[in-house]
Amino acid sequence: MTPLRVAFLGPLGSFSHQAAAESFCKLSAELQPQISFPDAFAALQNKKADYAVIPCENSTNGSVMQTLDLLADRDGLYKDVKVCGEYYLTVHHCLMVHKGTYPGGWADYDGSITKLYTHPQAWGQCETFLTKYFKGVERQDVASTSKAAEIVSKETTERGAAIANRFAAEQHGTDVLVENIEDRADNTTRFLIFRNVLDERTAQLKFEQPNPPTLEAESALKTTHKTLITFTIDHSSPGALADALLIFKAHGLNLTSINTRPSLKKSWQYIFFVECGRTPSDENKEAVHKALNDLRHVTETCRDLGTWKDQLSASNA
Ligand SMILES: O=C(O)C(=O)C[C@]1(C(=O)O)C=C[C@@H](O)C=C1
Repeated sequence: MTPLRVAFLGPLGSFSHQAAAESFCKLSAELQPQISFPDAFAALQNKKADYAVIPCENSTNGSVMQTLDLLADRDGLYKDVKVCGEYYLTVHHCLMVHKGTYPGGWADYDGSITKLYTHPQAWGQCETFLTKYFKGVERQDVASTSKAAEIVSKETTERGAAIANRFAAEQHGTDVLVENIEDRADNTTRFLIFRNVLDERTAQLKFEQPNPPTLEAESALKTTHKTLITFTIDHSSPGALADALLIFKAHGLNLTSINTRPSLKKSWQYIFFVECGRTPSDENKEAVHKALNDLRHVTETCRDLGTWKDQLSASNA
């Protein structure tokens, strides 16, 4: 059998690369770095990849807006792409510079860095460190943390530094000045694993995180299955959102997160992203299907974005 093709945000050494490598470590997989999240989604929709591993939220800095916008799929580009799994990665950031810039390391640092590079999600995860040592220093958003490492590795004139994964330093040959600069030691990013629902080959595979994280508070829980649904409502109708949310309750679906993004059809109107969970049983096996049918009566648009095994509850089942 040819190896599974797994798309992720590159270049090599990104956190997405680490998440893809770890979540597919038990399977024969060819990892395919992509320039952007839309490229990874397009590869999946066009069946050039079997799976895509994409970050969706971080425990310190919240939701990844770029991913929500992809899931909103306002132009109908990714209609066959759905979630089939999730993966939790503990994220440790490093401050890194062009090789040989500070031979004595951080102890030798003289305050000469003039520009910082990283993925927009990383700033908010390292704010305490950055405020303490780099207040007022220019920040440049780049496509990924590993792209930031690549940029400083090639730099000749500027004194730039990247915030990136330790693996990016190895991959791109930069010097790590400081490790673990994240605000919180438990800084974790949740990745969603996507597949193309028309792809027969990936239909049977079930995702199990190799070393799932444990949460004491959840130890009593059995494995739940999570479902992601997006919908839009008539904003002029009082109670339209309440009516939609009551449907989840009526079918025993426990809401685990709600996000919104602008609809881009009309200002101040939104696309809602609702994640809900249920412990599968004989009584509730049709719950998602029934809830979707009911939602179609009270929403303007409504889309099922997939069901998968909740890895937090799986680790305690
Ligand atoms: O830039 C990377 O290395 C990524 O894989 C993206 C990403 C993200 O978008 O959340 C992944 C994990 C970290 O939270 C920071 C950046």
